[in-house]
Amino acid sequence: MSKYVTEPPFEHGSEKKIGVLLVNLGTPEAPTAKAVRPYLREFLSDTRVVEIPKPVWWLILNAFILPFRPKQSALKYASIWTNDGSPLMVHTTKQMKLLKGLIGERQGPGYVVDFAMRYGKPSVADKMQQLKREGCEHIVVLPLYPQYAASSAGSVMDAVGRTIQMMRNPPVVRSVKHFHDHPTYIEALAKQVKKHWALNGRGDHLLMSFHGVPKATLTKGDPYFCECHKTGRLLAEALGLAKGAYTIAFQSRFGKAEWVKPYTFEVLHQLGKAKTPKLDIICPGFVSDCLETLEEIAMEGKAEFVAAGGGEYRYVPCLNEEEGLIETLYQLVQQEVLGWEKVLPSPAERMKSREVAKEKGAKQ
Ligand SMILES: C=CC1=C(C)c2cc3[nH]c(cc4nc(cc5[nH]c(cc1n2)c(C)c5CCC(=O)O)C(CCC(=O)O)=C4C)c(C)c3C=C
Ligand SMILES: [Fe+2]
Ligand SMILES: [Fe+2]
Repeated sequence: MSKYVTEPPFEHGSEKKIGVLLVNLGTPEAPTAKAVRPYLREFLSDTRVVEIPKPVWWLILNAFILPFRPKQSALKYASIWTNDGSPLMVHTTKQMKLLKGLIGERQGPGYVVDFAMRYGKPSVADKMQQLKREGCEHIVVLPLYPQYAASSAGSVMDAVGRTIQMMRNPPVVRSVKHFHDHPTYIEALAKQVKKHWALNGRGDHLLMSFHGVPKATLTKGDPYFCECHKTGRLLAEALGLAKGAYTIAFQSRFGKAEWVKPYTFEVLHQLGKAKTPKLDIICPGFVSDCLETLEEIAMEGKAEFVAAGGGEYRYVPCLNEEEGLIETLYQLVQQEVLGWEKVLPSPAERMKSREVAKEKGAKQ
C-alpha cells in the first residue's frame, strides 16, 4: 500500500482559501500521571528537544525519567489547571478565535484559521490535512514562539515537513520563523508592563525570564539565546529602563548539562538576598501563561525570592488575549500572505469566487 494519503481533488473553480495554522507546544489532556506520561514521552523523544544519541537517551528516558517525572509534573499541572482545562490550551484556543475575528473583519472571507499542538492533540498533521480538505491551497504556519529555537519552532517545521511528505498534492506553505524583535510585539510587552505598573506601582527591578536551552545549542549556532537578549534589550528600551534596572535570565533547566545562564532561580536568590523591596517579573518568551510561568515562575519563583529575604514579588502575566498580541499575529500572517500577492486572488476576487461557489451550491 502507498504511504501517501488519498486526497480529494481541488474542484476546478471552487473557492480557494488561505489557511492559517497557529502552533503551540502542547499540554497533557489532564493533570494526572496517566495523561502526562504519553505527553512527556512524545515531547522528550523529539530529537530536536534532546540531542543525546537515541539508544542512550531511550534508556535514560524509560529507566529514570518516565517512571518518576509524570507523577511530579502532574502535581504541578494540578496546581494551575482551570475548569476549562490546561491554561496553555485555553489561551491558544482564545488567541485563535480572536485572530480569526480580526482577519475576518479586515480581510473578509477566504481564510480558515485554526491551531495545532506540536505534541499531543490536535496534531499538526491532522490540522494541515483538515485545512487542505477545506480548500486551503496556501497555508501560513505560525509557531507561537517569539524567539526561534531548533527545539521549539524548528521542531514545528519538522512536523510540517513530515506532513507534506505524506501528501500527494501538498499545499504551498510559508512559515513565520520568529517575531522576537517585531515592533508590535515589543510595544505589546511594554504596554503590559506599564499596565502592571499603573495598577501596582513601579517595581525596583524587572526580571525577564525566558525558557532555557542547553548551552551547547548556542555554541552550535542556535540563535535562541541572542534573540532572547534582543527582545529583552528592546523591551528595556521601550520602558526606558537603565542597564542595572533589569536582568535577563533563563528558567526550566532540565537534566545535568549546563544550560544558558544566568539561571532564573539563582538570580531570584541573589535579588532576594539583596533585599529587593519590589520585584517585577515577566516571561517575554511565552505568549500564553502555562505551567512554566504560572507554576515555576509565579509560585516556585516567589517562594525562592521570599525565602532568600526579598520583599514583594509581582508576576506580570503573559500577553494571552491582549489586543497587541493578536495584532502582532495578524501582521505576521499578512506579511507572509503578501508574498503570495501575485499568485493569489485579491480580497475582492475572493469575495466574488465565494459568491460563485455559493450560487453553485444553491443550484445543486
Ligand atoms: C528537555 C529539554 C527541554 C527543552 C530543550 C525545552 C525547550 C523549550 N520549551 C519551551 C516551552 C515550553 N516548555 C514547557 C514544558 C516543558 N519543557 C520541558 C523540557 C524542555 N523544553 C519539559 C520536560 C516540560 C514539561 C513539564 C515538566 O515536566 O517540567 C511548556 C509548558 C507546557 C504546558 O503544558 O503548560 C512550554 C510552553 C520552549 C519555548 C523551548 C525552547 C526555547
Ligand atoms: Fe520546555
Ligand atoms: Fe519547568
